[in-house]
Amino acid sequence: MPSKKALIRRPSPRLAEGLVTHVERAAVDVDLALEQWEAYGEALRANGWETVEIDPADDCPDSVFVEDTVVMYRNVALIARSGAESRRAETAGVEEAVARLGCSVNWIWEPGTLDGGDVLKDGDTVYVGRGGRTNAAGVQQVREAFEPLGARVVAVPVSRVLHLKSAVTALPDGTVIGHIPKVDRPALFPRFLSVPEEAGGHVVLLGGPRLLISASAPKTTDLLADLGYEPVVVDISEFEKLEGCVTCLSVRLRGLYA
Ligand SMILES: NC(=O)NCCC[C@H](N)C(=O)O
Repeated sequence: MPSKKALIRRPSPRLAEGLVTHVERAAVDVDLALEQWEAYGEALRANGWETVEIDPADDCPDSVFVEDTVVMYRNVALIARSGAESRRAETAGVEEAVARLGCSVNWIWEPGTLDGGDVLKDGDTVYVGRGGRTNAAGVQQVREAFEPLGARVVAVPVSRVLHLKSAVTALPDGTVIGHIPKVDRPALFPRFLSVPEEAGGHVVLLGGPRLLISASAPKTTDLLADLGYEPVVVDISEFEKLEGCVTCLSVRLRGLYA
């Protein structure tokens, strides 16, 4: 049986010091963030995902945003090398965790930079955002790592938001969704559906018609329900103040056999 495991990482007590790039800094309530993180993990578990906690990295304010540290393709874990130097120490614990789970481990090397939030997979299509955190060498290294395994890597310019997945994600049928003002080149995607809110562009596929979505996208939630999906809503307001999205708080491992 393919695994349904999801990596998560407990927020650092220094969460409020996390990076902000495209938004104004707003005070983060760390206790509320912890409650929201617990509820996020519970939503994954309630939908059939076994959550695996990576050892916390208390000195790294952004360590809860585990999606940025590693990209999975089949059984290969590609360890990222963030374009933000302050985030690079996060990967050590992640590397240990994925190796323990039996993944093959590969790495983005200098001069490449890559944040996992810039990688959107739809089947064997791997979109890679070239933006503030991921450079051209990083994109090329994703090609080298995954194309021999059967992936088709599509490079996508990203200038309006932090990561590619801050702009777009994909529905189970491959339709890419995003809030148009935040998407550089919607025409790059074969099927694109515009959604009414920025946070509505972010969904995590939970299995079948179920989609994890932020409470800050109520109109998109209604739109997706009207299209026959089953939205599972979580409040992640404290992480959104730091430019986090529903995708960034977990990494799903689907290519492993357990
Ligand atoms: N994949 C994501 O959406 N990651 C969010 C990272 C937010 C963090 N404050 C950062 O700037 O790196």
